Amino acid sequence: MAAEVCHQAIGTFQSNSFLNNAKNNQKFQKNSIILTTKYFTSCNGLSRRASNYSAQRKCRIRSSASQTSVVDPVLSPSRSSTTETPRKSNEAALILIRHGESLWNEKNLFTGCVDVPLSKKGIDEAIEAGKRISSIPVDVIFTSALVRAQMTAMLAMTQHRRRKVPIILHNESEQARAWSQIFSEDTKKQSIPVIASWQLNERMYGELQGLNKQETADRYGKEQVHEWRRSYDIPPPNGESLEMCAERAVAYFREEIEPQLSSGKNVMIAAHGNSLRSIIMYLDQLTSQEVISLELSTGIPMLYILKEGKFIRRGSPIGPAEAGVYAYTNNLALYRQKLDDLY
Ligand SMILES: O=C(O)[C@H](O)COP(=O)(O)O
Repeated sequence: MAAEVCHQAIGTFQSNSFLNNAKNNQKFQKNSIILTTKYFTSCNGLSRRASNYSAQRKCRIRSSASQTSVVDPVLSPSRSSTTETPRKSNEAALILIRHGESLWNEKNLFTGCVDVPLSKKGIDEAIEAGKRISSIPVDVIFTSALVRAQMTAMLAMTQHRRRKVPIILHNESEQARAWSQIFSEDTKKQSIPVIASWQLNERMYGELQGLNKQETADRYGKEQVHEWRRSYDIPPPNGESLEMCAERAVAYFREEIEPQLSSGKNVMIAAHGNSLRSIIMYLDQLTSQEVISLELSTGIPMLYILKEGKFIRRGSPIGPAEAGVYAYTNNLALYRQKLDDLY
């Protein structure tokens, strides 16, 4: 039921026309700040393992990829929404962003499912992340139900050169859906649906939530706390292990997000250290041993391309004009070229 609602809602936002007033928009300021990701350096050289997930995933992708046609409005500038012919796509971009620093990250407190907003530094990180992905297409955004992930997605999108408006869908009740309707087709076309789901929430940290990480290590020992924080299957007291978190986050990814990618939609996911670690474990086919050393920095976007049924890790775009990321696929290069011509 929830899945159906999501898909219907995305459908109503499907944009098939090009920005008419693009020339009126401001020129994008090029970002020259260089950041690094802990993950993309720490994972180099990891061995890969075929997993059940992977085999099942490939079957799903193969069966759905051939069925759906997608139109990228930016790549189809001359077509109007009524005359546009859907174009097949077997490629899509996936951006993952861990939220920017929260006020509890700043205080070094276990946060888990406590709904804490971004710190000032986190706000800056989200804006910087937005600059780095500002030339990568985004058709639909998935976030957790927690405000730090939602703030990150929204702030990042303020930097996007396409200038569509991200809009949170409210499907929690019939009334919420009815009261948040948009009555202009043009306005819908300039919008990006944002789907918030608890399944992408941070792992529930149990009785550690609100405790100081350093004080907890001093009290229970560094090894014990490291085990709670990084082991795959050992949960913190009355909380979720990474494995438990993966059960809901990866299931959600496979059921709700992967079909969007397989149909050619470009997706951004703004979520959390552990929900994203579990999704990356799935995408990169990491073992439960390998995932222990997987660390994600706050506010660093990571790009994957889904192509011919396979997820290809592209690293973290350094800036909107970075050649490597765009050179990788024609679609990304064309999209950026089109933005360059327009703005
Ligand atoms: O929930 C938290 O405290 C953090 O967002 C993630 O914490 P971790 O690095 O201890 O998993």
